Order: sequence, then structure tokens, then C-alpha cells
Amino acid sequence: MTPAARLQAALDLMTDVDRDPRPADAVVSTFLRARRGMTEGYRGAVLDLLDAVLRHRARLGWWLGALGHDDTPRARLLVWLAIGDNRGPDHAARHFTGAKDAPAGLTAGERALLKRLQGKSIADPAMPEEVRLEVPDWAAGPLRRRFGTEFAAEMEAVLTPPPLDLRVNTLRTSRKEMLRTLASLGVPAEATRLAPDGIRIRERLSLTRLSPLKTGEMEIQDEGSQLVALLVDAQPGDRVADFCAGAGGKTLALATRMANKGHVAACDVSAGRLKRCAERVRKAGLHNVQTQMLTSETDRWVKRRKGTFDRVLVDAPCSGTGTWRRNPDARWRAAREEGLEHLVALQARILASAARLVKPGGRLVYATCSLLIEENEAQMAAFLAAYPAFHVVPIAKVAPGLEGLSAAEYLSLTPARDGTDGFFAAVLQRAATPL
Ligand SMILES: C[S@@+](CC[C@H](N)C(=O)[O-])C[C@H]1O[C@@H](n2cnc3c(N)ncnc32)[C@H](O)[C@@H]1O
Repeated sequence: MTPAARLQAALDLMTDVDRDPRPADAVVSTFLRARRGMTEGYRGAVLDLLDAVLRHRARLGWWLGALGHDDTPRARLLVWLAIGDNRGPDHAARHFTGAKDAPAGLTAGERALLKRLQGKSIADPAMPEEVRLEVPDWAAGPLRRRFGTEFAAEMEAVLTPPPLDLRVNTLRTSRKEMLRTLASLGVPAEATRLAPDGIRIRERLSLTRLSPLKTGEMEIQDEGSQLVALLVDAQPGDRVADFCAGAGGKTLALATRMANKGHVAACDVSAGRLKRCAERVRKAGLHNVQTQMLTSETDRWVKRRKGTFDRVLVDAPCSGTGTWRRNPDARWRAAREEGLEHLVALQARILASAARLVKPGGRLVYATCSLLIEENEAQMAAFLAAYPAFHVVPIAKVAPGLEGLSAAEYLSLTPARDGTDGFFAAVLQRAATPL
């Protein structure tokens, strides 16, 4: 496969990602299924190019705007090749020849564009800070309010691809044993700093090298997400509702810590995600989880089970600002499509309904993968004001060892400070007797 054919394949994929409303990783899966013949090296090179262009989306667009050129996937790729990896405009021009399997030959406009990029670099002093840091308009104000003087450092941290975090299925093996297995597979891995069952791999590698993922002995899960599941503090024998279970990332972690005892109701409004959750539950060898499809947060299932759960986790739909380093296209999607206000209102409705499930003396854990005050601290303040039967349990009380990470009341993880995705979690307890 020639370098020019690789560029054409990358361009096809970038065009698909641009047109398809689904998240980039879903579009990538479809693309790879249709091109099963690709070798691993070839696939890696195509995906690296897509990743680079997505991670530099605002800067590439800024250059195209500044030079009066249309912002298209092909133009973005040309600019990236010209100034993104410092190989210069001639390198970009060399492969756009129109030969068989290569991208179409350069137009006069593209030649002029490449000429004007001579000697430039991807970050220009004239760029606004939000462009240099790839922060979309809608999020700039809320993120500046959240981070103050740390704004640039935190935004730079989310520009870098994250390490690969895994959670060991302790029903099957131990972290120590899994580290030995990975060493025998030639995979350099280390124990995570805070999550007791976590393993971190810093080197970029193909997941096909990680055979224990196929057997359910471990799962991919960011260390921050593992810590949120830990804060639920579900005990063997408890009744737990995971209200926004999705494909079950936290459900699996909770149910495993419950030693396969008790009951976890994994609820969601998405049948597709719950199906995936059920498959992962089976693979992990868990018998204490049942999936529950909800028509909405006020489904009758909730009313019928009022006050019957020891623990209720609300891992709410959110802006996903904490996961930008993992999904570089996410910053240009979620809140742009749904609106921050809409998300905050949905979270409040979900919280109000899910809170009904909590037993007297039981706990409600609210979590997001958002960095924004609106979805986190302010959401909690509004809930606590409206529902006086609930009070905050400080993080140090639930998980000694994590208290140094953030303000005493809530867990608040950030990529620059904690090396995890951005996560927020609040533990609230319902009064044992009616107030
Ligand atoms: C942050 S994701 C959950 C991720 C999951 N807990 C994990 O750890 O992998 C939020 C989930 O909320 C679900 N959701 C959206 N609206 C909902 C609603 N009204 N009631 C319950 N779940 C909802 C979405 O389908 C999505 O799966």
C-alpha cells in the first residue's frame, strides 16, 4: 500500500466522519468493517492521521479561514500535511497526484494555499487562545469560570491523547497476577495510582495484543471512572440501581466489588447500550445484574420501586467536557447539539426521579464526566435546596485516600492535576427518618 493510497483512505474516512452525525469512533468502526483487508500498520497510519486532524480541528480551520480557503476535509488534511507535522508544503503536494489510488491532483487554489503556508507553523501568534487550545465557543466561558488561572494548563492537558486504563475483573484474577500476564505478553503496564483494581498502559498499542480483554478478565475503563464506581461503596448483598448505566462501564465495576452478590438494576433509556451492557455482564461472569429499559426517567418502574435501593448511581448524560482528550471530536458535538441548558435541565429531572428510589438512610451518588460547574456543583446546590431529606457525605468519609484530590465535599478530577479524565462525583445520603 503506497503512502498516497494511505492518504486517500484517510481522506475517505475524514469525509465519512464529517458527514455522519454519529461520534467519530462509531464511524471508524463502520469504515474498518468495510475494509477488513487493511494491514495493522496501514490501519494505524490512517487512524493516526484522522486523530491528528481531529485534535487540530480549530487550528486547521483558523488557517483556512485566514487564507480565504473553504474548510473541507481535503483542505484540512492538506494544511495538516503542510504545517502540522513539520514536513512542509512540498511533502503535501507530492502525494496529491491523481494517480491510481492517490488523492486527486491539486487545484490551482490548493497550490496557492500550500504556497502561502510556506514557513508557517500550526500555532500562530495571531490565533485567539480558544483556537490554539481547541476550545469551542459555547464552552469557553464556563471553562474559564471553572479553572481561572489554570484554564490554559487544563485545556492543554486535554489536547494530549490519554494513556490506556484498564480495570481488572477481580472475580477472575488479581491485579498482581494480571500485571504478570501483561509482562509475559510483552506489554509494559503499571498499577494505577488511586484505583485499587486499575492498570495503566502508557505506550500506544493495538488492543489485539491484550488477550485478557477478550476473556472478560479486564475491561477498558479510565481510572477516574473506576473511582466514581468505588465511591458508590456498594456492599455484597446491597440493592443498587445504576440509573444511567449505558453500556455498563460503572455497572461492571460496582457489581464486581459486590462480589457477585446482591442485586444491581442497570437502567437506561437506550436499548442498544443496555444490550451491550448485558453482553459485557455475561462475559465478566456476573450474575447479580439485571438490565432495565426505561421509557424515560419517570418510567413507571421507578414509582413501583420507590424507597427500595441502598445505593442509586446517577451517571448523568452530560457535556462530556472531561473526556475530550479521549474523544477529540466530542468537543465539537455534544453540547453544541443539545445545548448546555438542556443538559442541565435533563440532569435535574433525572436526579429528581432517581432520588425516589433511595431507601431511608441509603445513598444517591451523582456523577458526570463534565468539568463544568453548571453540571456539577451548581446542579448539586439546586438539588440539595429542593430536597432537604438529602445531605452531602464528604469524600473523605466514603473513600479515605481520595480526600486530597479535591474539595472536601465532592470528588472533582481534572486531566492536568490528576492525570485522569475529568470526573465529578457527589455522595448524598437520605435521612434515615422522614424530615
Ligand atoms: C454518561 S452516560 C453513562 C455511562 C455509563 N454509566 C458508563 O459508566 O459506561 C449517560 C447515560 O444516560 C442515559 N440517559 C439519557 N437520558 C436518560 C434518561 N432520561 N433516563 C435514564 N438514562 C438516560 C444515556 O442513554 C447514557 O447511556
